[in-house]
Amino acid sequence: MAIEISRLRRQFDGFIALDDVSLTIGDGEFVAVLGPSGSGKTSLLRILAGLDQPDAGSVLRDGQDLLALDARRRGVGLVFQHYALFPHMTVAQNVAFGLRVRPWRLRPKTSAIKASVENLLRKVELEGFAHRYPAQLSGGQRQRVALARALAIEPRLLLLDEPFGALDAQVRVNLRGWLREFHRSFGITSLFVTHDQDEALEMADRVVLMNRGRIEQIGTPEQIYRQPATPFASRFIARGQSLPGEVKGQQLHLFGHVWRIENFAGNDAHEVTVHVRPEDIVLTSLPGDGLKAKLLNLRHVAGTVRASLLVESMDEPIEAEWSERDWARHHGPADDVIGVHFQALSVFASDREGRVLARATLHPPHASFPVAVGPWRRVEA
Ligand SMILES: Nc1ncnc2c1ncn2[C@@H]1O[C@H](COP(=O)(O)OP(=O)(O)OP(=O)(O)O)[C@@H](O)[C@H]1O
Repeated sequence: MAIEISRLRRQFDGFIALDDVSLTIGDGEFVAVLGPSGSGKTSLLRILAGLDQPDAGSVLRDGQDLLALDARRRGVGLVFQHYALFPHMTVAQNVAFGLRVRPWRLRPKTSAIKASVENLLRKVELEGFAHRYPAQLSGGQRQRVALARALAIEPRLLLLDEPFGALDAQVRVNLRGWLREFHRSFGITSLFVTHDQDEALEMADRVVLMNRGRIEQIGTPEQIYRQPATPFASRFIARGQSLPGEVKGQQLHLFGHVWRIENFAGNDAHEVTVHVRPEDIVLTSLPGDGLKAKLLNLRHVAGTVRASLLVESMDEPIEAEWSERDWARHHGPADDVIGVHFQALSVFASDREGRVLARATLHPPHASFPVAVGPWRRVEA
């Protein structure tokens, strides 16, 4: 158990930036801290780095109090969004910086520093760039230098704050795969802050989803995507769309349609929020199979088809997304009424303050619709 963060709280002028945040990071784990702007991601990172202190809570590393250590003694490597490279230093001098500023007794010999810099530049695939200045590098190359510089001190913990934030989309995507591989080969415990869902889900072993200073959910990308713990998690991770429903006894009612739902919060009557993701609205063939849905707006975007649909008996349109291939297989260009069914539905019962009291993710089989009481598989309460 490498790092144990317990009940961290940080307040700025009455504003709570971190509210009771607890989290354990395993040795060698790659954890993404994901959340919208202002959710507290950087506040958490700054505390771990020693750039700020919490008002309450503790951080232990292998049982040792990390907060009691001065920032320079924490063995933490930092990479920020804006390349904090020294513009007047070459790439090699930037990478060597952390070693050169060590106290005399701890400073490696010049030859050892040189060997270490060469080794690091090889690791970040920038051999041959040692004598360039930051201004002579691309954004992606600068971030790799920043990573090499952070690694030079052989950190026990690597903290990355939106390291690809300032880069264009294609470079970001390339660096994602690269950093993931890099982590796999070196295995340094890493915390990676991002507001980009794809980035977090693609790269991390586990994702910590934050909202308004609190942790909404911690889980593997698969868990967070498949079984969102809160309506916020469903919306933020997978564009879950909220529909009002009701659970009565063992039935989920949604716009006049009914499914079976067992053991949901004791099966008393509950108003619930039902979430459906665009990619879980699956095309079926009419007539007879699926719900009828009127196409309001169809867009073809880079290999996918996106549509606003008015599903029968619903009063608000919802968004759906299919591959071009699925669309072509099921429907012609002139169809304006199509058949769909829901492949997964997340059901939440919450109290007045929005706290989730019960949740379930339903995976209905591909079945005719409406189903009186369908044989839905209940995945989780
Ligand atoms: N030094 C400070 N003084 C006052 N308020 C602060 C300070 N630092 C952070 N905050 C506030 O705390 C909240 C959380 O900020 P934080 O930087 O942790 O968010 P974030 O999730 O990293 O956001 P972003 O993705 O925009 O960087 C914000 O509302 C911010 O305005």
